[in-house]
Amino acid sequence: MIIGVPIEIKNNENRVALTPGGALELIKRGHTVYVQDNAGFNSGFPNELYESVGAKILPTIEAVYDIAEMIMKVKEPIESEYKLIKEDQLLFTYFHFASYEPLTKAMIENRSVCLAYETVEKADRSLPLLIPMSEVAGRMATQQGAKYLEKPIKGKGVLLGGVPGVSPGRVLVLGGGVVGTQAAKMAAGLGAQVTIMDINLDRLRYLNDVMPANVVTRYSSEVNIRELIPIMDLIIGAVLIPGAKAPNLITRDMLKDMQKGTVLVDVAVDQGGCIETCKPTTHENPTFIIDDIVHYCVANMPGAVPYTSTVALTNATLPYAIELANKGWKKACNENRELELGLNVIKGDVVYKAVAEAFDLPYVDVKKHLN
Ligand SMILES: NC(=O)C1=CN([C@@H]2O[C@H](COP(=O)(O)OP(=O)(O)OC[C@H]3O[C@@H](n4cnc5c(N)ncnc54)[C@H](O)[C@@H]3O)[C@@H](O)[C@H]2O)C=CC1
Ligand SMILES: CC(=O)C(=O)O
Ligand SMILES: [Mg+2]
Repeated sequence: MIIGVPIEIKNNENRVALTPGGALELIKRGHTVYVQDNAGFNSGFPNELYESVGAKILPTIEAVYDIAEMIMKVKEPIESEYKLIKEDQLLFTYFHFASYEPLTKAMIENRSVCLAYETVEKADRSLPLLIPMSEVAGRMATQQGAKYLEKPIKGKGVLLGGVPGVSPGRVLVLGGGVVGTQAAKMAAGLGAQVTIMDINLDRLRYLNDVMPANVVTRYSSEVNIRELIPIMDLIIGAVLIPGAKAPNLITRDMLKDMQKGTVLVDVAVDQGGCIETCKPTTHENPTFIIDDIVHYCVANMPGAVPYTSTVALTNATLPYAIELANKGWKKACNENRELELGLNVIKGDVVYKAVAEAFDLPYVDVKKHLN
């Protein structure tokens, strides 16, 4: 198969979809890998490293889209890329369709095959291609939250760990999955008082067992959220309903119950956010303030630490990319249910229910395209 790796053009997106090591594994299996000029540079992988394993460098993004049967990307295509995508081309990347209708409509219109990293799902319901970036974003959420609590950047002026004689900061984590667990671990490590909320009691039981004593668990409900927000310094949004728009757990009216300078980090922003007042921001302008509450809503947090993130992402995507390249998407998805669940849009049909429901679009059973 011919595989194309374009440069990421979203704001401050420094990751690339494939390391030179990943390219080598595909090339060894008889595939051809084209990489756009300098696509890996910001992740620490210059062109020469790709060339040394047999990948070919192409000068422009147009050339990559033009030649490739499978495009491997990190972030969803942005508007300037829509016109480059061809009918029947396989796109293997994050899409987060339910949060952005124009992207969904564009991918329906261009009749491509969209296999979304974030909905590839194992039998145990885990999301193997989301996990590594959630691990990064969860750890970063606490780091960013701690930074924006500083007064010069309009935060409350609280040091999360406190000092002897002064209470530590308080952190509320909404959602105890991968992002939430990593965020809580980092906050607990700094010495903060942490509360994790989830609606999955088994998950809360597990977290209760493994977390240190400065982390407590609470069932996630409106009443419990309203009770806790007035005393929190940092609130981290980390809920997910796979493929769907995130539920709004923090509503606009709740902001008035928070203390001035409280920091909200909505990691779930890429699925539409779980804080009503959040809208996507960029690494260039990561925060905005509403009612004296600091909002951080960067939709590609791992893009700021590309050395770590690119390697972690390729580690997870490579086995699936090899399967897709070896068998073609149809056979690979027929034989591997995990990959089948990644299919969101195929040749004009929405085949992922939560995406169809998000925009009231017709849902088509994926089997129509697999048999
Ligand atoms: N902004 C960014 O750069 C990044 C964003 N993300 C996003 O972070 C979000 C979380 O991802 P993961 O932790 O991997 O998901 P996950 O599936 O591991 O965890 C989500 C948790 O939310 C819980 N949940 C669902 N409804 C809830 C509710 N009403 N109240 C409390 N908890 C609830 C689930 O039970 C689950 O434990 C996703 O939207 C993901 O796309 C991930 C990586 C980077
Ligand atoms: C998961 C995701 O949205 C990201 O890594 O940017
Ligand atoms: Mg994202």
